Amino acid sequence: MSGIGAVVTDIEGTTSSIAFVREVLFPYARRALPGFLQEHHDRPDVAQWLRRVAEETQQSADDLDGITETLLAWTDADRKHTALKALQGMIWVDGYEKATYAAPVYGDAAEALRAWHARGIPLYVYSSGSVPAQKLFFGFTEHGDLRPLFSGYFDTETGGKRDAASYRAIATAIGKPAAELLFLSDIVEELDAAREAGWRTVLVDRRSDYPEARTREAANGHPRVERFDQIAGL
Ligand SMILES: CSCCC(=O)C(=O)COP(=O)(O)O
Ligand SMILES: [Mg+2]
Repeated sequence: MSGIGAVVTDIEGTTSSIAFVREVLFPYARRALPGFLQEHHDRPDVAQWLRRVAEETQQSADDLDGITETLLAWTDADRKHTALKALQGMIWVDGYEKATYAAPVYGDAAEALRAWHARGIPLYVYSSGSVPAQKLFFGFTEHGDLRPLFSGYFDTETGGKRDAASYRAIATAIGKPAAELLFLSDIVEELDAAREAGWRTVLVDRRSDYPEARTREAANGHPRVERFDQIAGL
């Protein structure tokens, strides 16, 4: 960890299991989406995203059923579209507040994040999940409220996670040289983009999420760990 000025972490497959996102959060949002849109489509924060979907898919903004179908299809395809992510985040509030689920942050991740924070290393999140969804996620974890550990959050409003320009924009927002920033992710293409922007990178390759360890070649030159406590020695 020498020379690291800030750590930026992904969520799904890095701090928490892929299964939680795909088998708990996504189905919950999918089930609730039609009713949520029927009830709240006039709310300005909802309507702005429905307009965005209508424009991009050349549907009428009044065709709520059509837009709902599009969003359900995007859910099934795991599209990381900013509008879908914003709406999912609004729906998940209920599930967290009613304790239907809590974010199962990996114990080694919670411990390392706490230790880095205690050492004064600023921590950030960069996830496809919307910033409000990220705050919910870290606010309601099985290890308590981890939000005090984080200095900031970034989502796809900053740009796509496989696009080097996003990491340049995040470095500017954080205000540290790219070479001092460390990005943690389970997705090699995201790490490639961060490295292209001059960042340091670590591939988090957890056996519970990826039963087959990524080969050196598949890791594409990124240092590889299976748990956060192995990052300290890098
Ligand atoms: C904020 S929790 C929901 C995560 C999510 O919606 C998602 O698509 C996962 O993306 P990530 O960039 O964290 O792998
Ligand atoms: Mg991920």
